[in-house]
Amino acid sequence: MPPPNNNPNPDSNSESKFGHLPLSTSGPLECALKGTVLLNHPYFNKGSAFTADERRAFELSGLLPPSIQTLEQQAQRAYDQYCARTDDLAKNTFLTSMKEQNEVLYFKLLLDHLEEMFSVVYTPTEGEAIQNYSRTFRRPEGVFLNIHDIDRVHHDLSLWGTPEDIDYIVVTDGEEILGIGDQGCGGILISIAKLVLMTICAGIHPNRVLPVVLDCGTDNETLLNDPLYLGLRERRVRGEKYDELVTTFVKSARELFPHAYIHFEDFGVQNARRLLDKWRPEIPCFNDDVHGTGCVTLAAIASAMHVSKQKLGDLRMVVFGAGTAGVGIADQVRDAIAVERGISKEEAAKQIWLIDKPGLLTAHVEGLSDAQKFYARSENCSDKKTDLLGVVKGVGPNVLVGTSTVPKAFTEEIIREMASHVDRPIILPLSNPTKLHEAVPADLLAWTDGKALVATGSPFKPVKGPWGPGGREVEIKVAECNNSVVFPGIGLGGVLCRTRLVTDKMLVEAVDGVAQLSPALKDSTAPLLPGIDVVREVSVKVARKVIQAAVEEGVATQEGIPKDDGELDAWIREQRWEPVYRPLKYVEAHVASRQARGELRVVGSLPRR
Ligand SMILES: NC(=O)C1=CN([C@@H]2O[C@H](COP(=O)(O)OP(=O)(O)OC[C@H]3O[C@@H](n4cnc5c(N)ncnc54)[C@H](O)[C@@H]3O)[C@@H](O)[C@H]2O)C=CC1
Ligand SMILES: CC(=O)C(=O)O
Ligand SMILES: [Mg+2]
Repeated sequence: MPPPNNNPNPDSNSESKFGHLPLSTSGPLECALKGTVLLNHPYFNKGSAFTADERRAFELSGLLPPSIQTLEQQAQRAYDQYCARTDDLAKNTFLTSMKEQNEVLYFKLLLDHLEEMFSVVYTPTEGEAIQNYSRTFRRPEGVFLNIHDIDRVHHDLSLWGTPEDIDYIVVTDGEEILGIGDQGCGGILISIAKLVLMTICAGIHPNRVLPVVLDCGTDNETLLNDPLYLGLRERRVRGEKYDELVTTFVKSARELFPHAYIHFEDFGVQNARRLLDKWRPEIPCFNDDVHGTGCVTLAAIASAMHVSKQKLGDLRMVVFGAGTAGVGIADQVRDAIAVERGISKEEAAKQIWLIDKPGLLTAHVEGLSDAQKFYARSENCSDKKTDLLGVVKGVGPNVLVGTSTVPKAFTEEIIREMASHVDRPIILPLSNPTKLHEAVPADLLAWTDGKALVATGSPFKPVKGPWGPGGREVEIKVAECNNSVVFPGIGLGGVLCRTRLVTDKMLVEAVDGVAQLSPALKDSTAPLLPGIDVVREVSVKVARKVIQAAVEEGVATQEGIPKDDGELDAWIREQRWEPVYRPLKYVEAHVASRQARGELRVVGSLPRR
C-alpha cells in the first residue's frame, strides 16, 4: 500500500485555494539545462518562444533566430506544416517528431485541432504507425524491457525518476495490439498513444508518465523475417519466464514509483485477464481492454436502451468475439443487470450469449477460460444453431456487439434477422482498426431502415438516408464507442485521489458519468455517447465520480479531497496540465537534484523527461 502522498511535484510553486495540490502544474519551472542541450529537451524547449531574458540566462541567443514568437504563432506554423502532409501516416510521423522536439507545442496543436487529429494520433492511424514501427523508427521513446534481461528491469526503470516522479504507467507486451495482433516491440507506440490521450483528454502531466513495452519476442512472421525489426527476433517466450518478467516489472514499478497507477494495454487473450485478476486485489491497476471497453460499451448500451425505451433488465445481448474485450463487456453488463434486477451474477449471465471461433460458447466447448465459462450455455445446441445467424434467430437479441476482428461478420442476413425480432436493434461493431469492423454504419442503417442504434470502435463519418418523417433525408451521427471515452477520466480520478485499488464501484460510477453525458438522453437521434469535442469535460465528470467512489470505499489515500461536487470539479480542473509555456528559472544542476537527473537523462540519451 503506498503511503499518503505529501509532495509529489517538487517543481511546482503554485498556490491554490485548496492548499497544496498533488499535481500542481503552474508557476516557474526550474531548469538546469542550457544551450543546445536545452533546445533538444522536449519538455523544456520553447524554440522561437524563449523570451529575451531566457535567451540570455540559458545561453540561447546565438542558437535562435532573433524574432520572439508566441505559442499561438508557433501552433499556426505547425498546423500549416501538418496540413502539407498528404496522408495520415505522414501526419502521424510529423506529430511524433514534433512531440520529440517540443511537448507544449505538440499538445497545444493537438488540443487546438482535437477532432481533426484524434484519429491520427490514435486508432486507426496509430495502428498503421505501429505496424511500420521498425521501418519509420527515428528515436526511441519509452522504456524497453526484455525477457532476457529480467535482472536489469529494476535498474532500467530506476533511471526514470524518483518515487515522486511518476503518476501513470501504460504497459503492453505487444501481443494483441488494437485489432492488428502481435506487433512485438512496436507495441511501445500503443503505450505512448494511450498516454497522449491521458494528457489531451484528462490533463495528466506528460512528464509524469511512463510508456513501457515488455518485449517477450513475437510470433508475427512478418516481423521475424524483417531484417529491420527492432525487437527480439525470436518466438514469444511464455510460461514461467513470462510471468517472472511481468512480476518483476510490476514489483519494481511499485517499489520505485509507489504512487503510480498501472494501466495494462493490449496483452494477448491468454494473459490479459489472468494478469488483471492477479494484480487487481493488490495494486491500483486497470486493464483498458477489459475495464475501459466494458465501461464505455455499457454506457452506450444504457443510452441506446433509453432511446428504445427499454431497461437493462430487458437486455438480450449477443457478443461476437469472446476474447479480452468481448468478455470484459459481458462482465460489466452482467454486473449491471444483476444490480438492476437484484439477481445473482449467474442469473444475469443468462441474458448474454458469447460466440467465438467454435460458435456459441456452451459447456461442451473445450478449453474455455474461467471468465468465458461463466457464460457457457448448458443447452446442447446443434451445430447449425451455434453460428452467429443461428444464435440471432434463436435468441432474438436486442444488443449485438462485435469484438472479433472479423470484418463484415455482421451480414445483411444477420442484421435483417435481428431487426425482425426487435424494433430498435442496438448494434456495436467495435473491432479496430476501421477496416476490421464487423459492419459499417451505412450498411447497418440501410438494412434496418434507419432503426439501428449504432456505435463503432473507430470513428466514422455521419450517414445520410431517407429515414426522417415522410422519407425526408436525415443525417445520423454515429458515436465512437472506444475505451478512450472513459479510461482517461478513470485514470485521472485514480491518480488524483492516489487510490490504492481500482474497485468495481469506481468502474460503475465511471459508466454512470459517461452515460449521463450521452447526447441521446436529450435527443433520441443524437449519438449514443459524448464525442471528442467534450472529452475533457467527460473526464472531469468521470474523475469526480471515480474519486467519490474511492473515498466511499476507503481506498483513496490523498488528503484534502473536497466533498462538494462543484468544489471537487474545481479541484480536478486545477490539477490538469495545460499546454502553456511556464517561465524557466535557472538552477545549478547540483542544487536541483531533480533537474540534475533530467540532465543525466539527456546525457544518457533517454528521450523523455
Ligand atoms: N472499441 C474499443 O474500445 C475496443 C475495441 N477492441 C477491438 O476488439 C477486437 C478484439 O480485441 P481483443 O478482445 O483484445 O482481442 P482478443 O484476441 O482477445 O479477442 C478476439 C476474439 O475474437 C475471436 N474470433 C476470431 N475470429 C473469430 C471468428 N471467425 N468467429 C468468432 N470469434 C472469432 C478470437 O478467438 C478471440 O477470442 C480488436 O479489433 C480490438 O481492436 C478492443 C478493445 C477496445
Ligand atoms: C481501443 C483499444 O484499446 C483496442 O482496440 O485495443
Ligand atoms: Mg486496447
